[in-house]
Amino acid sequence: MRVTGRDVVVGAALVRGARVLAARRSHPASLAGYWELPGGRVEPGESDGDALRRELLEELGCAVLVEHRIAQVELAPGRVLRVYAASLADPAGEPCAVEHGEIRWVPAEGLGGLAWLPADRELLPELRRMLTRAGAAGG
Ligand SMILES: Nc1nc2c([nH]c(=O)n2[C@H]2C[C@H](O)[C@@H](COP(=O)(O)OP(=O)(O)OP(=O)(O)O)O2)c(=O)[nH]1
Repeated sequence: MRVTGRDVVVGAALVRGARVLAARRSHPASLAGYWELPGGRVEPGESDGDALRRELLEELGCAVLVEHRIAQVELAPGRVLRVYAASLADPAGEPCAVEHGEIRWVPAEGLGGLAWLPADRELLPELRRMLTRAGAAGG
């Protein structure tokens, strides 16, 4: 089945050093308190990269460089979450929790301790591999 723009949510595995940025949702009530990767829905006519850059600017107040796709998981029939590796355009910049209750840089060993949204739990092995590689590369 073809997945149209309306059905795609993009998330960023925003990595700095050997940590990834996790964000705790504050809304809607049904999702509040759960951790996710920053991002959001792709609007009609937008590329995944455009959507991620827009969402992260809105949610974190900072510009990011979007890299390769690292995973895709199904959120519901016909609705997917695509996750891309990303980095801060300004490595010295500090993201702000503009829309989330809290944001946190999490190392590989800390990933399992957070209450992730269900779809994101499926991503944890890939996130761990990514952070382990980043650590081995001296990140
Ligand atoms: N951003 C994000 N959304 C996720 C993740 N995992 C997951 O199940 N979701 C779900 C939660 C929401 O139902 C949906 C994305 O909604 P959103 O509220 O972030 O999207 P948005 O900013 O475009 O907001 P809206 O226009 O729908 O209000 O995808 C994730 O890691 N990041």
